[in-house]
Amino acid sequence: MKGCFFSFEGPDGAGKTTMIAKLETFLREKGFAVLSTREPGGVRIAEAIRSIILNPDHTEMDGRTEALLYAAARRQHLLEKIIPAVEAGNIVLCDRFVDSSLVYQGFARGLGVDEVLQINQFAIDGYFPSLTIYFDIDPKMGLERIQKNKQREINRLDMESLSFHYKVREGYLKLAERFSERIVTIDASKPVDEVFAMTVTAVMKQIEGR
Ligand SMILES: Nc1ncnc2c1ncn2[C@@H]1O[C@H](COP(=O)(O)OP(=O)(O)OP(=O)(O)O)[C@@H](O)[C@H]1O
Ligand SMILES: Cc1cn([C@H]2C[C@H](O)[C@@H](COP(=O)(O)O)O2)c(=O)[nH]c1=O
Repeated sequence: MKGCFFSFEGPDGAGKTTMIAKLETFLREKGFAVLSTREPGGVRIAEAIRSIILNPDHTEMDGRTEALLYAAARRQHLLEKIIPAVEAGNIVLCDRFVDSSLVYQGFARGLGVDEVLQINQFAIDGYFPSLTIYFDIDPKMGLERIQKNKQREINRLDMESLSFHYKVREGYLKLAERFSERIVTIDASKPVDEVFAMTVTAVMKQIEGR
């Protein structure tokens, strides 16, 4: 049986990584084959692009350069890892995908959501996740969570102003309305167990309805 492809989105520190790890364990215990991965990255070339994009020293990077690099990393990741895993019957859980580009580069950087969607269509050729969970959180709370977690690297995007991060949230809320058939919004300010229970409900509904 063919697998499926789910993405997880939200402002920095919303809890995507935490939820994906818990979901992977939960789904494996239910007998599903699961592959967790992330963007930008997931494969060798895309991880190399990640280190260029997120390097805190690369302060001169142009917004369009940034958008093109994310899209290039996405194409390699999709072809090399995501599509083969779905074809092999895995449930693929991806930490960020195209919506991150639409929101961070298209909306918050001001490049235009439709313009960024266009360059990403070239990269993904219509291959969207069947379900996207958007973890909604006040960005200030997300950034505070990151600051508490001493193991987490501080990258170039984390160094953006608080107003940039608020634009990110505004962008996600608009996107969730625009793509309401694909994006499910979950209140990520709640305790871990509550957020996880809501995530499981949304994911199982999609898996059972395949
Ligand atoms: N619901 C929650 N309540 C309180 N703390 C949480 C919750 N979810 C995650 N955390 C903590 O917040 C921090 C950030 O979580 P996590 O790394 O999962 O977020 P993220 O969305 O993947 O962040 P980033 O986008 O920066 O990679 C971690 O220290 C994690 O333990
Ligand atoms: C895929 C993607 C990501 N970003 C931003 C979002 C985050 O600030 C970083 C990635 O860091 P994380 O700790 O792995 O979440 O990159 C973006 O701006 N555009 C994208 O397409």
